[in-house]
Amino acid sequence: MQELTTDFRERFASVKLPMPDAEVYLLPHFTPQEKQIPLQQALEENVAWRQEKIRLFGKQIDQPRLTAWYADAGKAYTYSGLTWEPLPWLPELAALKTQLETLTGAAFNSVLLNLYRHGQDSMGWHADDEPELGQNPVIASLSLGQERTFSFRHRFKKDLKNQLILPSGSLLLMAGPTQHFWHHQIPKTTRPLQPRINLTFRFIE
Ligand SMILES: O=C(O)CCC(=O)C(=O)O
Ligand SMILES: [Fe+2]
Repeated sequence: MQELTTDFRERFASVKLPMPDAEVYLLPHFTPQEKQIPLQQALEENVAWRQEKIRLFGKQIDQPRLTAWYADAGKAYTYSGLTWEPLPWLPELAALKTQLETLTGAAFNSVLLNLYRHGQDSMGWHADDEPELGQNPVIASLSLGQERTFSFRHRFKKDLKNQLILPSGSLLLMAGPTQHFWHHQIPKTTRPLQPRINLTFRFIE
């Protein structure tokens, strides 16, 4: 089972979000300001971005964002009935993985990247609860570029909600029972927005 260390929990108690049935931390300044733009540019250029399709009402349509998946060799990942072979770690991604492991005490062996090109790119309500992520996954989610709204809603207590702004350089950590009890999304907006890259580091069993 994956867990944050006691050391991490004590150090970051002040940025733990007051959500029941959840363990969520928002570290606003994980990537320092001067590194954000070079890192974002390197990722925009070097990541093998793909336009995946989703099935909606029996039709194949473009996913409203670009994605890529990097992981340790042999960690195949299955979704929508398809199995994806991971790409080998880019140096920038390997460095972030090590930084996150040192910070949290959790291990990561894969990263899913999302590129939201503008305000009409989005991610619908879901939990990161695929069986290969294990019981209580630690998900480390780094944001670069345009700040976007991130919404939570409780899966069973329908009046419980939370909305955050994820600024460039921020790290959102979800652990403990969060995925059992909460869904999250990145909503669309009609405001004209610049691109945003999100990286979610995970451990696949
Ligand atoms: O872009 C984000 O901040 C959310 C990404 C996400 O929820 C996911 O990749 O599972
Ligand atoms: Fe997610």
